[in-house]
Amino acid sequence: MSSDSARVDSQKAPEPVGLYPHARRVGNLLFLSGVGPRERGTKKIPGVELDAEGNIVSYDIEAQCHSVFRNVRYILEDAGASWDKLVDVTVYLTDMKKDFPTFNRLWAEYFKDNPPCRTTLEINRLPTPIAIELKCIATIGGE
Ligand SMILES: N/C(=C\C=C\C(=O)O)C(=O)O
Repeated sequence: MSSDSARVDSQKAPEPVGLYPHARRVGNLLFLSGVGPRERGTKKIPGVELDAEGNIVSYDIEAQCHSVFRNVRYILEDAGASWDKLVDVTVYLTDMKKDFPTFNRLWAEYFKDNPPCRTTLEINRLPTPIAIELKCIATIGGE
C-alpha cells in the first residue's frame, strides 16, 4: 500500500469484515470503506431477524439507516472529520422499491439543507446480511 495515505481504524465503528481499514486519508480527502448497519463487538445487526443459516427473515430499514449513519459518523469522528464534511456518498440498497422512500426521508432528516452528493444503486447482495451500505468521501483538515 502506498505510504502517501494514512490509515484510519475506528474504535467505535463495527469491525471490518475483511482486510481493509475503515478509512484512508489522502491530503485533505478522507475515503471511507463501505460500511453497513452493524454494531461493534457483536454479530447483532440492528433491526434484522436471521434464520439458523444466517439468511435474512425480515429487517427494519429505518433501524438500519440510523445504524449506518451512526457508523459513518463514528469513522469520520475517529479520523478527525465530521458529518458536515461529507462530500460524496454512494448508497447501496438491496431493495430499492421497498426501502428507498424510507431511506430518502431519513437522509433528508440527517442532512437537512446542505447534503453531500449522492448516488443510490440497487444491488443483489451485500457481504453481510444487511440491506444498506454506504461508501463515503469527506474532506478533512486544511481549513
Ligand atoms: N466494506 C465491505 C463490507 C462491509 C460490510 C459491513 O459493514 O457490514 C467489504 O467487504 O468490502
